[in-house]
Amino acid sequence: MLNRYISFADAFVICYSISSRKSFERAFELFQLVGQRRNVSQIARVLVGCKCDASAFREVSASEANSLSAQLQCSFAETSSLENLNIFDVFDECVSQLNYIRILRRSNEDQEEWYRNSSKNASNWCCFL
Ligand SMILES: Nc1nc2c(ncn2[C@@H]2O[C@H](COP(=O)(O)OP(=O)(O)OP(=O)(O)O)[C@@H](O)[C@H]2O)c(=O)[nH]1
Repeated sequence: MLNRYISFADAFVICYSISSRKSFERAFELFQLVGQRRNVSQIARVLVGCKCDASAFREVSASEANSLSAQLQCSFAETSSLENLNIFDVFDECVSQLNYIRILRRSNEDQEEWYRNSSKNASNWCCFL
């Protein structure tokens, strides 16, 4: 099932608990799996540290997770569903990334079409030597 999701999903929100280093390490492994199988410039990716209200049990600092997200070149946020913190922002971020990817893809397709058409009409072009 995991392999299927990795192959077909457009967006990946990979979560760990800030109170569990093991879950943080697992999140890193999942990002690596995704990176091995997908072109990361064509998918949305967000690393999410959950339960950030539980600071007394923190095992993963925000700065460590931020550094990892820089290394993975993905977005990062800490959230708390208990305190309703940053939950919507994570989904907003995903949608923004997907829109950006779609715009970039369209612009590449337009450019390719322009080149195709211009090579068809190549005889209309002048060449200055
Ligand atoms: N402090 C805190 N606890 C949370 C938060 N979100 C979930 N929990 C607690 O974490 C535990 C698991 O929460 P679930 O919502 O069941 O999360 P899940 O990923 O579905 O977990 P599983 O059912 O174990 O797979 C519960 O005891 C929740 O009360 C949060 O933002 N802050």
